[in-house]
Amino acid sequence: LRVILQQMCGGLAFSHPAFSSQNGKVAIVTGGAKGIGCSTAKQLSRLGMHVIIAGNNEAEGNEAVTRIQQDTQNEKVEFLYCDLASMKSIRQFVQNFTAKNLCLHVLVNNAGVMLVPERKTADGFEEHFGLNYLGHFLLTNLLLKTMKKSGTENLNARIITVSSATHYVGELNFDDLNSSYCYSPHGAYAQSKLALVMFTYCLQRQLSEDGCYVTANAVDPGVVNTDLYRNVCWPGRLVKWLTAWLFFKTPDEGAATSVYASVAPELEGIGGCYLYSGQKTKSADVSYNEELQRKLWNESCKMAGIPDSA
Ligand SMILES: NC(=O)c1ccc[n+]([C@@H]2O[C@H](COP(=O)([O-])OP(=O)(O)OC[C@H]3O[C@@H](n4cnc5c(N)ncnc54)[C@H](O)[C@@H]3O)[C@@H](O)[C@H]2O)c1
Repeated sequence: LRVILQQMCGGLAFSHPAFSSQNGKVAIVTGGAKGIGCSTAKQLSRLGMHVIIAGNNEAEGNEAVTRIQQDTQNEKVEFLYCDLASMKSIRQFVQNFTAKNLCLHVLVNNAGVMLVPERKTADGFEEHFGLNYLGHFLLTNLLLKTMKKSGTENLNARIITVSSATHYVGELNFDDLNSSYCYSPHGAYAQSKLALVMFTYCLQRQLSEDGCYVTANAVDPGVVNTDLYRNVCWPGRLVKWLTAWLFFKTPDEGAATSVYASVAPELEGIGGCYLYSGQKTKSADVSYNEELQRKLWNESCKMAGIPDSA
């Protein structure tokens, strides 16, 4: 009944096809201890991948590891601390991961916060911008070297970045990326999700120009029943509580497009797409503006303290 009603309302519940074993591959899933990230980690683990959950809550992360190991009978699941709201922590995470001497075939930039009150990351950036976007910008750039070594002509390494339909109403405010003059939680979340799409396109162009065997795609999971909505106003939470069973996807359904982007054979070597319900979809017009993409990349390099490659 739920699936039929969802389809009548246009909310297509996408389920990816069965994939062959991915044994021997290594994946990192940020925010993989809960919600969509946990389901993504579980589904990749079920396919035989070695999955590293990157998160900022050790207890939750370890619980997720145990649960996933039991559910999937795959022992190669581990938690590694990474607070995406701290550049020091991100750098430490990359050092710890690199010390393991593993390849990296799949990076799922999934962690995020939504509608948080005005707050700053450890480095003084507005939290949506600093954590959702800039944290993943730095993490991806620091992991690129390993991913370039891991991808091959027939088996590209894949970067999957979780955006949201909210990006369609997002605006990049270059005069105030940190929303310090006028803070709107909705505006800040939408800006961070638009920035992630533009980052994906800019990164894909650079990877193609450099002839690297790494691809970058953005995904939209749809509307999914998770804790992400904890900061929504109480009437909104009440409506969600009453209707989620019908209109919201389950975390497993929400993870389907991330998993599809991570392993689907038909996406081999293909990057620069925005995927929704397993389909290539047009993102916001502004997201294709290469000049703005480059401007965002240049600013982000300065903010994250890394050399500019664009
Ligand atoms: N739920 C939805 O309807 C929906 C819709 C569109 C997009 N998304 C996106 O999906 C992604 C996953 O969200 P979710 O719905 O599973 O929410 P969730 O709140 O259940 O999970 C968010 C994850 O991010 C992690 N996280 C938060 N702050 C962190 C930090 N400082 N460092 C490291 N990890 C941190 C959390 O621990 C958690 O594991 C987010 O990027 C979100 O914007 C969700």
